[in-house]
Amino acid sequence: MRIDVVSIFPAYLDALDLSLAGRAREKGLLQIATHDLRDFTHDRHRTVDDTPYGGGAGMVMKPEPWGEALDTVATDDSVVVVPTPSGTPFRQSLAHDLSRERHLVFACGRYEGIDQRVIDHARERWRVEEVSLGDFVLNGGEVAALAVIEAVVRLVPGFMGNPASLAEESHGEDGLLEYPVYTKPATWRGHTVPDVLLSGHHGAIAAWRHEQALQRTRERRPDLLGDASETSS
Ligand SMILES: NCc1ccc(-c2ccccc2)nc1
Repeated sequence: MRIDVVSIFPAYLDALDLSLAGRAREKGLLQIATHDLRDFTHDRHRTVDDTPYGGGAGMVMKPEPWGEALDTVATDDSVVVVPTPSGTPFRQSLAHDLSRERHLVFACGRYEGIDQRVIDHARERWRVEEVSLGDFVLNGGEVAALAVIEAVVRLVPGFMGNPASLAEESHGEDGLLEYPVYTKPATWRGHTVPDVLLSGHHGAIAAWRHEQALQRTRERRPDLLGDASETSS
């Protein structure tokens, strides 16, 4: 298996040299490489973020550097793993699934997240897994990536000294997932920003964001919506 991690803090992943992954690398079962997202910028300040369309606090990660980074690092059979608070809950079943893949690319976001079009565009080209490790928000995806990598690498066939030890293994604001975020440019690789976010109508923007958060939560975390939604309709 090969793992590539893209981050504005690649040194965060140095911990992998010390951990289980370090041993897998020695045994030749695993190649791991980290990449600095700023290496895929072209301005003097190596800018990776900008203000959110539609307003709101914080900054959003620009699409262009991510587009170039994934173009460079991912190949046809890659799985792109995006740690995010609005992802589907990361379960051991997914760890097992990913441990059988040839190539994982971790996209570690920071700030308020990555421009939604990066994810949308990636889904047109690769399998994408947006994963949450639980209902808490970190300052970025790196720590979560370390956790997911650890959960996956330890399941790689031939990695654990005693495979038998694997056999006995056991298991936002209005309480909704976050809405999709966007920043400049207004059109990127044919992907546009929802008009409402460009309208300046704050009421309509707030309503749209709430609806998006509701729709996303219904799709990914019905458990967050209380009993009504859990019964199959
Ligand atoms: N569920 C764990 C988790 C994963 C990722 C993030 C995160 C925070 C800020 C920016 C990008 C990702 N936070 C928590």
